[in-house]
Order: sequence, then C-alpha cells, then structure tokens
Amino acid sequence: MTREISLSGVSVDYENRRALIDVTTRLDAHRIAVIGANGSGKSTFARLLNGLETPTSGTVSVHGLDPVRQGKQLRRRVGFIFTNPDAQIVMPTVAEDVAFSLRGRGLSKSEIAERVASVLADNGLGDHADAPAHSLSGGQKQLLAICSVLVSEPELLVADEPTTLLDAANTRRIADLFARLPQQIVLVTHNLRLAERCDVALLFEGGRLVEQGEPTDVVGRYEREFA
Ligand SMILES: Nc1ncnc2c1ncn2[C@@H]1O[C@H](COP(=O)(O)OP(=O)(O)OP(=O)(O)O)[C@@H](O)[C@H]1O
Repeated sequence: MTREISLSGVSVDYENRRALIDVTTRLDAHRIAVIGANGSGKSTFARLLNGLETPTSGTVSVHGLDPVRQGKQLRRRVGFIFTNPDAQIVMPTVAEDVAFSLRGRGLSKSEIAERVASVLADNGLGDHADAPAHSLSGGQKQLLAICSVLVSEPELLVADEPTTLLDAANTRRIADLFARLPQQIVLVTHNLRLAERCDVALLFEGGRLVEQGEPTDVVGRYEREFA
C-alpha cells in the first residue's frame, strides 16, 4: 500500500477568489502538519484529500486514488475530522454515534459493541457511552467526532483543527493519541506545538504553499514572518 499524497499544479477557485494557487507537493510522511494564517487555504487543501473539494485545475492523488473520480473508494479509506463536531454527530447517543461509522461492514453486534467501547475508553469517553450526544460539552463532542472516525480504522486521517474546543488536558490527550496512531495523519492546526510534533509541516500563505520541511523550521518561519 502506498501512502503517498501528491498534488500537481492544483488551484481551487471560488466565485470571486482563489483559495489555492498552483500547489505542487509530494508527501509520504507519517504525520503531516498544515499551518498558516486564517484564510490561507489550509482547509481547502484538507478537503481536497477526500474529494470534498475539487480542483479547478491540476491533479490530486491520495494513496493511489483520484479523489474526484474515485471519491467513494477513497472516503472509505480516509477519515475526516471537521472543526465543528456538531456537523459530524448523526445519532442520539454517544455509543450509537460511534457505532454508526461501522454500519455496512459485516461486523457482528458484539464486535461492534466491543470496538465502540474500546475506542470510547481510550479517548476519555468511557463513562459517557449512553449519554445523549448533544448533551456533551464542546470538547467532549470533539473527542466523540474523533472516536467516530477512528473506530472505522481509516488508513489516512485528515483532521481540520480538531483541538480548537479542547482544554489543555484533552489537547494533550489528542496529541498523544495522534503520536501513537499507526495511520498517516494530515493535521490542520493553529496549535504550533502540535505542529512541531509532526514529521513534516506545510506552510500556506495567500493560497500558496510557501514552505514544506522540518516542523520546527517551518513553525519558526511562520512565527517570524506571518504571525
Ligand atoms: N465555500 C467557499 N466559498 C467561497 N470562498 C471560500 C469558500 N471556502 C473558503 N473560501 C475562501 O478561500 C480562502 C481559503 O479558505 P480556507 O478555509 O481554505 O482557509 P484556512 O487557511 O483553512 O482558514 P482558517 O484558518 O480561517 O480556517 C479564504 O479566502 C476563504 O474565504
């Protein structure tokens, strides 16, 4: 299995602005951080990786698949964690919401229950399995969204600012979780300490990919020039 992500000459235009401009990159690192100022194109880049966004020009390949033509196949392999966890909650209770991600996979009820209990316990929600999902705090909902994605064991995890609502303890919990996950992760974040824990960092500015390299170097440039 290849875990290469590549973009070649990718631009994304909205009606009156260019969100990404001629982005070319090849990535096979385990943990990839994406940083940059508000509106620099980070989310657009992330959304390209599972076909939520389509390039106006250029090509994208994710683990050998074209997100535009093979979107359905790709979305089974790519887990996407949105900034706003409410957008991701689909079932009444916490456990049901996580179990929903495993529908159609041919698993028995007991296998599903086991996997759901295990991912909730690992991520600090073990005591909330039967709680109404909408009664959780913002940070707990963010953890729930992460559990719902992780339970299906995607081979690539794309997370768009997954720690914005989390307190220091839960940010650390998620940072530690991301550090030990075996799968590839693309992490869009304004948390520069989290970015520094990745293997490579990408810096976007005004829709352009302006630097890609060792995270402490890239974060250093961002802090010097753009922050
Ligand atoms: N659906 C859309 N329609 C029109 N313009 C959009 C749309 N989505 C994003 N944009 C514009 O594209 C540019 C890049 O947006 P994007 O969300 O990718 O930035 P970002 O780096 O993720 O920002 P932030 O850090 O604020 O989340 C911005 O100028 C934004 O206003």
